[in-house]
Amino acid sequence: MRPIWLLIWVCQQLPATLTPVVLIHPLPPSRPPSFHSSLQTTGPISGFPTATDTVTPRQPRGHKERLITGNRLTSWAFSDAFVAEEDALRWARDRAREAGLRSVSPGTGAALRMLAATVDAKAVAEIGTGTGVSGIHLLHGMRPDGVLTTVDPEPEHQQFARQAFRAAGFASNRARFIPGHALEVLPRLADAGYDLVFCDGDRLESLDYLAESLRLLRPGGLVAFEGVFASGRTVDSGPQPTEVIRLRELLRTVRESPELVPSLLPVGDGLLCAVKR
Ligand SMILES: C[S@@+](CC[C@H](N)C(=O)[O-])C[C@H]1O[C@@H](n2cnc3c(N)ncnc32)[C@H](O)[C@@H]1O
Repeated sequence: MRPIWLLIWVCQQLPATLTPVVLIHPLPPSRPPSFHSSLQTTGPISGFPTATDTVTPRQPRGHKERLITGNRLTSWAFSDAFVAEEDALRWARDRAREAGLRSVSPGTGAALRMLAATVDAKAVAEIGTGTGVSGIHLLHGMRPDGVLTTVDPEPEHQQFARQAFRAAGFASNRARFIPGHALEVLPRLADAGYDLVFCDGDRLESLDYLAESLRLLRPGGLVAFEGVFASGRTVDSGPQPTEVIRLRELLRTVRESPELVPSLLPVGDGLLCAVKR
């Protein structure tokens, strides 16, 4: 039995009062739950901490909070296990782990697959090929004649992705690998030529990716950004690195753009999606 199913099964067998005690264990309790304080801020965008925010002093976690946290973790794990991943995906994940790369979570992959199918994607552009985990999910959701154009400056990553796509059963003409940095490659791609743009490259460049995506997408096309929670740092009121500041700017810009219909999906490390009107 896979560990996730074992975890879910074990939780189901436990009395409800014990479940949160078991599930609270994996949470790093090093910071106070600043999310609640950040929701009350009056910064330029509600829900985001500002430099002047004060953080509520650390409170001992109550039973109810533990229960909610426990349920959330179980639900998240359940969502990750909901769509089974094939051998080729596991192989690509293993290559990513060895190379020290993040790859999209199974839940995020399933969401990407579903989004590609929703827009009946024939042409998808991906920034950040990695070892091909997100690419396989996108290809599964696209039309059978759809082509994924994927950009990455690391030829070794793209080589793994090429092997993974082949192992997943996709013909070589289903993917176009372009080596290079996104901001050098994207300007060469056709205006309004894409149904979906998936951004998972350099987070410092997120706003530039958004501008390029708006140019690349047809009306009704969809842009998605992986990792916008930045492991919880996006809503943490403590000092944050530039990449987190950039992600907050991205979230604000997408939310306020009259050109976009956004949704922030709580899968994996946060998948920011928006449809271009
Ligand atoms: C997190 S990994 C992508 C994982 C991949 N989407 C997946 O789920 O398998 C980020 C990738 O972005 C690439 N990258 C870094 N800077 C980039 C840039 N400026 N343009 C395009 N890709 C970039 C890295 O080489 C790396 O392969």
